[in-house]
Amino acid sequence: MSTILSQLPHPVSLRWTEEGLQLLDQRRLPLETSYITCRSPQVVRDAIVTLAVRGAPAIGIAAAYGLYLGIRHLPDTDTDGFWQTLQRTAADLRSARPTAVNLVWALDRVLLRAETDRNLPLSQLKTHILEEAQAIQQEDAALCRQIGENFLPLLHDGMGILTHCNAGGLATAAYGTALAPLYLAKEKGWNIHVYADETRPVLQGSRLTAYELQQAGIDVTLICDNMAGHMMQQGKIQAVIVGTDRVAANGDVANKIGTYSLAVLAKAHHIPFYIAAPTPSIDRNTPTGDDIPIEERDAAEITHGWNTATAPPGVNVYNPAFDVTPANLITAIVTEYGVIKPPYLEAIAALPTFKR
Ligand SMILES: CSC[C@@H](O)[C@@H](O)C(=O)COP(=O)(O)O
Repeated sequence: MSTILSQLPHPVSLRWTEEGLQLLDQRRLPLETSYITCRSPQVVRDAIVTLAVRGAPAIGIAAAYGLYLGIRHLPDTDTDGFWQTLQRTAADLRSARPTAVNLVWALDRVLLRAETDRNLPLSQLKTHILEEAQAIQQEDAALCRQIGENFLPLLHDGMGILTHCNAGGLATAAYGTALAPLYLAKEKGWNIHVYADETRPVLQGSRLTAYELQQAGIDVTLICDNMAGHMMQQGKIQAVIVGTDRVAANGDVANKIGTYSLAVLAKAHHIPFYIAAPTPSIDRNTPTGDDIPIEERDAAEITHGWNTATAPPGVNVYNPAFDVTPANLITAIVTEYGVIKPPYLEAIAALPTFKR
């Protein structure tokens, strides 16, 4: 697997410093580039809940560092206190958002490392916990790039690609998942035209995807979510590529609300519909999409986006943050190990075992 980490022009989503975990405050993009310094797991949790850091892989990486922040200043002599705090902090971080399985995957991986090194002195154990969080971050950048490479045979110069939400460098350690092939295509000199769905209600598509692609000099056109069908009918789109928060064992995929509608539209227009999925987003313990917990967010995201009232006071609102696309609408799922095609149950079961 490639480990080259290219410097993309947009600011990095997470960085570890001696002071603590610095998170790019994605709520302020594209107008302002500022970082939140997290010195405690509570601040990390709050950043996850309020979408300062978002995107399944980035949430997992942030939580892993959050776990370290919870124990780093504990006395090296209180073993019981250490283990109690570690478990309590993990439980607290785990509940920050329910849909992205990367969150529990990353926490479980750090806990497993701690358990494996249980007999070491606490000072050393703490260092190992930090190293595990750093490894998760570094591996994420490498596997995102590999996903991009694995996508390239499915794409060609000159095509139009529709994407939804933000599954780019901002949602990961680097490159992104759905956007990784676009960065690699650019490196090859291909001219790919990207259509970025605005992605109501929180506008990850316009605030983040359009921003990061524009920074990289990639040809991007912003459209409202309800324009996707029209663009397909006009023959502008030759493939849809989106990321995921969780892939069930049968290949059903949870992703940002609106993804399912795109898959139906793509099917109606005979356009391939691709999922970019790092294996930490694949949950073999969740049998089908029906078993994936779907986060419901505050009604104010819809009624008061950007502090302007856009609905009558007191109106009923329903705000699910994700939907599930059934496996039968998905042309292929591209992982760091390669491209998997239906039947997904068998293909997912046959993936190499990954740390969970
Ligand atoms: C590589 S990010 C994949 C998904 O997490 C992404 O597509 C998405 O839906 C993010 O939703 P968000 O609510 O912004 O965290």
